[in-house]
Amino acid sequence: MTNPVVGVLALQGDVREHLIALAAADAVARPVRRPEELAEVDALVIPGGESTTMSKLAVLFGMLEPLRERVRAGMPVYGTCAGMIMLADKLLDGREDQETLGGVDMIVRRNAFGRQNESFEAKIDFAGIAGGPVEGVFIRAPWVESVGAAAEVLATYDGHTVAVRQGNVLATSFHPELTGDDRVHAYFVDMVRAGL
Ligand SMILES: NC(=O)CC[C@H](N)C(=O)O
Repeated sequence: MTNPVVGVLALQGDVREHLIALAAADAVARPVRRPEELAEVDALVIPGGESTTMSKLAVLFGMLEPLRERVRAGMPVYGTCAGMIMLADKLLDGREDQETLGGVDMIVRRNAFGRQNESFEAKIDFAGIAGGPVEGVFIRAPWVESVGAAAEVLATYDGHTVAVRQGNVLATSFHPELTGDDRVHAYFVDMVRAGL
């Protein structure tokens, strides 16, 4: 089977690191900024960065509705940190005019860990990923305050949910693209392959 084409939303955030991790996980990785580019990918990663800026740029670039439509239509999506925020059906501590795409029946609290600790690393046991815990890099990270029945919790840290999956949508509070450990990207690429 040919390698799936996985885009990285390149409005803002750590795009390059995801492109590298996806290529290491045997995907054809490319940046996505415009609706025409979105139409050509099998799946999408939404990187970390600043979700308020990402939301503003998505509106400005005419990407908000095309993104919502693809997510609704079942395109596999993986959001890290700010990307997790973008995939939340409901947001706490967001900016008033901040838009999300939705996709996971969860309530995400923005900057939740950030209030306690700006940035830290921790070993995270991740359901469905073999070979021991993954290294989680948390940077002003959100956590998942609660999930609906359709969403599955894949990892917790300090009693807080930090990885969830609902159907084709995966979200983590932390940044696996910054660690050189590509297992979470490989997990996502397997999800994409399973749906093709
Ligand atoms: N590392 C990150 O992606 C930080 C997320 C950021 N705190 C936000 O609200 O978007």
